[in-house]
Amino acid sequence: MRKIKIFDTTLRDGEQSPGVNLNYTEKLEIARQLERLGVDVIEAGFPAASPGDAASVKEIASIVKGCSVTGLARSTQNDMDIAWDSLRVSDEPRLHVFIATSPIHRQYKLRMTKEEVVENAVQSVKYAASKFPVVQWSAEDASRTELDYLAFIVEKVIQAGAKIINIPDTVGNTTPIEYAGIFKYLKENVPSIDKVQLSTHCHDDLGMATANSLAAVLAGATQVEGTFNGIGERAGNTALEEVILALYTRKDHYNAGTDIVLNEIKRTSDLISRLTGMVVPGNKAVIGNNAYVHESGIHQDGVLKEKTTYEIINPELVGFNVNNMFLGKHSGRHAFKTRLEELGLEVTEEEMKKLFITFKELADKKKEMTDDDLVALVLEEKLSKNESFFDLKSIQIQYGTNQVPTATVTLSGRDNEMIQEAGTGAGSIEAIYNTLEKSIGEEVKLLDYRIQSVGAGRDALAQVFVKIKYKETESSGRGLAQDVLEASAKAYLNAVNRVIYLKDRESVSI
Ligand SMILES: CC(=O)SCCNC(=O)CCNC(=O)[C@H](O)C(C)(C)COP(=O)(O)OP(=O)(O)OC[C@H]1O[C@@H](n2cnc3c(N)ncnc32)[C@H](O)[C@@H]1OP(=O)(O)O
Ligand SMILES: CC(C)C(=O)C(=O)O
Ligand SMILES: [Mg+2]
Repeated sequence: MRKIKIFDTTLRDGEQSPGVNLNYTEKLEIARQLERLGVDVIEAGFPAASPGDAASVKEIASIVKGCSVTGLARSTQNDMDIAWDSLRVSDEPRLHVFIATSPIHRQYKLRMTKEEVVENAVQSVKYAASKFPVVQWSAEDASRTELDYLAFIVEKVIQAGAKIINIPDTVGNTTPIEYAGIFKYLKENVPSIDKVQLSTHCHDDLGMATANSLAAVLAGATQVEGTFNGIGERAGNTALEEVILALYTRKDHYNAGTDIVLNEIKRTSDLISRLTGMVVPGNKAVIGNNAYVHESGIHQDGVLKEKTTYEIINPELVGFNVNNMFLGKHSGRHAFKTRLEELGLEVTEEEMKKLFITFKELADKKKEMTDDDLVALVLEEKLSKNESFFDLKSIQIQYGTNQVPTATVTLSGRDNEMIQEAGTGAGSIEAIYNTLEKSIGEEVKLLDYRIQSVGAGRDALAQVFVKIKYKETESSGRGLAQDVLEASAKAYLNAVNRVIYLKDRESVSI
């Protein structure tokens, strides 16, 4: 069976999703989970895009050891130097350098001739190969490029030192037959093609990213690039969980497989959804909450008699319902700690003490604490701990039909001073946010607000995701609580605190 490498670009192309802005700690948390999942390559960011991106790529490259870490660069010496600075700490520094090859991109975006693009690509790969032991080269918009020209430039960059050749369908325009044809053409017309690995990178503009990626695998690609939950620029990238499960479920057809730890898939998807705020639809293949739910009588009857009548994937295989033991208010420290370890959640002794107190408080109100609750709780503690400037001490809301909703909040401020304010709004959330804005003393613009329950049941925890603009900076924040109003207040403060944290760090590094 051929081994197919999984190249995860959730932290680079995935982060290009409109509205997604992961901070440093969140990126590290995702990278650790991708390592646990067993991906072959993590594209950790685009170091030249910002000092923050460069720093997080560097941190990921130094921490992650179980797989390769790469970063993207344009074909410019400056981009590649910045990427080198971030990636050289890695065990095997690997650069991903790209330039567009299609007529549209050459003419309108790059304003370069065919020859100039070839020259630029060759020089950049040579320069990259003088520093990096592994260079991946991508022909952006390859699927709209003249085939003979694509074959010509691919041969040139292989001669210049590229070891992996990526053929992106940048705008999601291709079809499975056409895309497989491109790989077949390159195999037949590029003399040095056997010296390199071929990679696929698809976008989902016409809903065909998974189908196109799999077609490329059948035509000889040995690396598939994509993101978890299919997030990414515009309609997103290939959803890796779909490709991984297609290869696994239809080994007979593809005769190829991956080294992915399948039962980490659901947890990876949940983490990414939680941190990006991009909710996974119930009917999403492989990881949607309805993907293994049978609603109609005939289906239920079939499944009761024999699961495989309507289920081609065992949900436990990808990490659904693995644990049926719930923790509750009578659980002790040992059970709590053991469960966190089983869930792969690493916590320090100090974090453990705080978490156990919060766990008991919540378990008092909630009958059962599920794995989802525990993961949400730990992330909340880990991801917000450096960012607690404004801290919610208490909140009270008055709401009634035909009454103006009123909120009273008490916060501790940056210097631990107590701030108490009251305010009104058209609804309870607006009353809270108006009051918090008054307490903070500066304009905070709310750009987005989303609410989700963690797990099911009437007593499920509420998770709120907000996007705000504060001090001219866009930021997102999450809040977790038993009550939706408290979770809303926490999410808002978390987003504000993240801006303060960012500004403090900027002023220290200046
Ligand atoms: C298909 C993809 O996903 S590509 C990756 C997309 N990711 C990103 O863009 C990451 C975020 N981007 C950024 O932070 C910024 O765009 C930066 C830092 C990369 C560049 O910023 P700026 O220098 O201000 O340039 P800006 O983004 O306005 O324009 C891009 C420039 O790069 C050029 N360019 C685009 N691709 C390449 C390439 N592969 N190699 C060399 N130059 C390129 C464009 O032609 C344009 O050049 P011009 O200024 O001479 O017209
Ligand atoms: C930079 C390349 C690999 C890309 O993301 C694309 O072409 O979609
Ligand atoms: Mg892309």
